[in-house]
Amino acid sequence: MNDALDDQWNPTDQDGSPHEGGFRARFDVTTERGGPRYGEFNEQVRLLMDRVRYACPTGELTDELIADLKSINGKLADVQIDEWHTPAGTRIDLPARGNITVPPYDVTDAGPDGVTAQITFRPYHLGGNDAAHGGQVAVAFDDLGGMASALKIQGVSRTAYLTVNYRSITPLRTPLTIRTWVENLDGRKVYVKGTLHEGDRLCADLDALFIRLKPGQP
Ligand SMILES: CCCCCCCCCCCCCC(=O)SCCNC(=O)CCNC(=O)[C@H](O)C(C)(C)COP(=O)(O)OP(=O)(O)OC[C@H]1O[C@@H](n2cnc3c(N)ncnc32)[C@H](O)[C@@H]1OP(=O)(O)O
Repeated sequence: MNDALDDQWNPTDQDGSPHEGGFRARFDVTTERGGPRYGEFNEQVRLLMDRVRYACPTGELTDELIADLKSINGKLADVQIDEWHTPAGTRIDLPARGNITVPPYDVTDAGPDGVTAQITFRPYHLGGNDAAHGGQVAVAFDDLGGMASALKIQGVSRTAYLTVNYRSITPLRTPLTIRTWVENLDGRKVYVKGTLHEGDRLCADLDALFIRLKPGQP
């Protein structure tokens, strides 16, 4: 990534909060940033990606879409902020905390014993033949495995390995149940398991290791 882009994506944090591990000690979750319609905005972005994934525009329409998207990107360029204050990732009232890069999930139960969520892979998560991309399943497991780890250790950890076994097809556009929990703790090592089901059918399972970060560790 070039320096200009790096500045754009990772501006200096706003209030100089100390860091715990590579993360800020104060992580301000919110239900307000981005305004009351931020969830609707997220949904429109997801719908855009769905539509783009399956679109075959004419050359003329592509020209028109580029102009429209340049206009939208111009508006968003004026409101860039550091990662700790974006609604994307901190809006705990929205699917996947408002993070549009993560397949949208709604947490139904979360605590030290694990996390349960309903997740729906969108059309833009297509891998092939109407099934979810394996990497997108791994993204979901990483995020919710990280959440199970955080809730268990009440601290910050990073993924050391993440093994996904794809047991059967993961459908798109279908509410699925995803569960993650800490199976074992060994010092800084947090062993996490997970499952992804459509009804009773196991789509995938997870075997992961998260490592608790030391103070100041990047
Ligand atoms: C609403 C708000 C809720 C908030 C929820 C937030 C959820 C957000 C969720 C987002 C989630 C997103 C999450 C993400 O996406 S995190 C992003 C993806 N992960 C990374 O980028 C991590 C990159 N790697 C590292 O930084 C380091 O390697 C780490 C930190 C992992 C360990 O380096 P460190 O120098 O610190 O530790 P160590 O090397 O002394 O090792 C320590 C121990 O671990 C054992 N070991 C290490 N690696 C492996 C391995 N591969 N297999 C087996 N064992 C391994 C090692 O043998 C040793 O064991 P022992 O000798 O002690 O027995």
